[in-house]
Amino acid sequence: MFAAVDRRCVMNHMTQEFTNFLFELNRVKAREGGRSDCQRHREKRLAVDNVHKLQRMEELIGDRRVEDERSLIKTPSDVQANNQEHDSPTFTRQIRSDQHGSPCFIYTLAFFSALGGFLFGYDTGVVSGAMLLLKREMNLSSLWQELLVSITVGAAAVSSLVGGYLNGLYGRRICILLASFIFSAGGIIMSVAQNKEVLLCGRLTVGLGIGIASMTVPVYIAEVSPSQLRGQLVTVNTLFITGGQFIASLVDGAFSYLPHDGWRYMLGLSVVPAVLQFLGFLFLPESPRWLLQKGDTQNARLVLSRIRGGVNVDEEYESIRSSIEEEKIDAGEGPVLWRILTFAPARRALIVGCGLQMFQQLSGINTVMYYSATILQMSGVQNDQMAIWLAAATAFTNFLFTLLGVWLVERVGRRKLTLGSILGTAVSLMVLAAGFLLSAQASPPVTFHPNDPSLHNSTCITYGFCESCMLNPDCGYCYGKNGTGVVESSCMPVYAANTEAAAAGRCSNGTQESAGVFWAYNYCPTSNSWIVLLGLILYLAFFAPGMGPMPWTVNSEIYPLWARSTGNACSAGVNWICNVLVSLTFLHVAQYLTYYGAFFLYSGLALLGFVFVVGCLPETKGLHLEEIESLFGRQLCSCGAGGSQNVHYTRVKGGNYRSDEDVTDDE
Ligand SMILES: O[C@H]1[C@H](O)[C@@H](O)[C@H](O)[C@@H](O)[C@H]1O
Repeated sequence: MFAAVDRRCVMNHMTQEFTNFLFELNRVKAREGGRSDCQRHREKRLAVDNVHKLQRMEELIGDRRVEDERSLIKTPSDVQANNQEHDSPTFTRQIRSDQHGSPCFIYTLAFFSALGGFLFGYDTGVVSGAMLLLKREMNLSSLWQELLVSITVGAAAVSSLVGGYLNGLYGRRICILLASFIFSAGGIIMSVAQNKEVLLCGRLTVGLGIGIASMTVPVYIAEVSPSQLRGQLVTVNTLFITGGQFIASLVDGAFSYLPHDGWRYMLGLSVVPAVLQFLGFLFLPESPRWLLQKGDTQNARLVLSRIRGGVNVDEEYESIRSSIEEEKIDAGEGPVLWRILTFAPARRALIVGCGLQMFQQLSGINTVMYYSATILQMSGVQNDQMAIWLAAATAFTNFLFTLLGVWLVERVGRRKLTLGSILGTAVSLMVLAAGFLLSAQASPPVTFHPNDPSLHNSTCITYGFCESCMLNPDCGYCYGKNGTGVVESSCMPVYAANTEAAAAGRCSNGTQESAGVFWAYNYCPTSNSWIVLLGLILYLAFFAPGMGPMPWTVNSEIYPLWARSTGNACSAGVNWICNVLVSLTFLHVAQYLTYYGAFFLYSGLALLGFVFVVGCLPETKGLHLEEIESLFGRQLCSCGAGGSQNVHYTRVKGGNYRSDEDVTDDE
């Protein structure tokens, strides 16, 4: 018995010594960015020596606990093996037994939080259907239509940045409550609006809510989730975004049959989930990590124990507490953004987070979604009602494949999922572009020139082919059919208030069906449309499980706590700004480069994104939030590099040990 006690004493002593050594090493590294090569080499050798010491100790003592301690010191191959281990049934069983009570409460928290994602999706998605009715009822010019659509995204960009500050100051819960209150107010304003100015106020208000929700909800879910469920639960938020977009398209379809005031229901229905979220969050707790950061230790422990089902949370609590203590040393002085920019690991995380959000939008998701109705029309769907329902099918496909992402994220990990997704997205964009290219090459000519004096000043009548005619937003193609061929086709100015008809002639309002002619606005009749349709389906299948959710998921986990709100605010801001940029420039890009040029461009940008992800995105699956920050201790663009022999240090009871690789900051 004494021998056993002795063994334990020796082991404890040596482990303590080793822990102290690593702790000191970490501090030296954090403080001295510019150590000499010689010093670094010495530290590396010391670290390796210690690993050997510990191995010998393990052999000598043969104590099972040594193995436990050793598992806290990882080489990259260990990290990899560890990731594979996570998939093994033994590991899963171990996780289950580590699992803190019933996860029911966690699912409730995730559900009420993700309603923020739902509202984000609903309010950005519903406007296209509402606009069809609004532009007739309020006689909206195209400038007003653009304003009503883009003011929401613009307001989201601004409020996501402000949201970072609010999050840090008042906490995640208050911000979610604020966002749902703003959503409700916006929904009410829109549904009772008597004129376009009030409507614009309503759209601006919901935009403010979207921005705050988009950056707060992933952070909140990540902070309350146990590490092995975190990826899945944060991805559920994106599932709710795409779910919101899908429900919005259904609501658009249903109320499109109500030409008078249908838009009020479409825009106003968002109040229901907003109020539900507000009521739910009155009873839900603050993030324990934020509470601890603010020094409210009692409540933090209480909340943590509550969300873990009342089991012992000492270890988790201690790990969060000690990481906050150490962060205070790391974080330095001054405004948070400045501290992020001057602290290499946080700066690297910010570059990765913003880069992912940027490439998500530059891959053209919202253009493809927005353009899906037209793509479907090109494939032969001429009926407008039908096009609305088919757009709902597109939104459903996006939702369905996001569900695949929820299933895959903890199985294959964030890195592989993002890599496969962005590569597939780039290839699908090429297929889309090739479809448009072939359609442009087979573009039917203009064969009929109506002799209407009112058309003499119009540029539309100067075009010789459908392709050039449809690229001008003021013109459309009016044609008749002979079997599968196009006959008697003309390029006509579009009716200003309603792009579904020409301003004059055979394709003007109400005359199309009786005259046996068809009006193609924004597209050309083509037999290559199936390639475009194939590209669209492939695009959604690849984009939705990875590039859709992963930028949000990864951002919620890569920043140290002190930088989390600001980091997420900046990356969400980048997402919204790029969203505005891509949507506003798409028509101009298409005019200069044609549609196939635009999609080839997005494909090139997605390939660039692939290179970025290969080099810079580390795997975060299965790691605790406090461990993830250590992944950014080494040079950026080496995250994907394997085969290095360097040692990774992870937290050992209070020590925040970073990678032993070079910590110079030359991204
Ligand atoms: O992750 C989401 C999702 O992919 C949506 O479908 C898209 O509209 C958003 O812009 C994006 O941030």
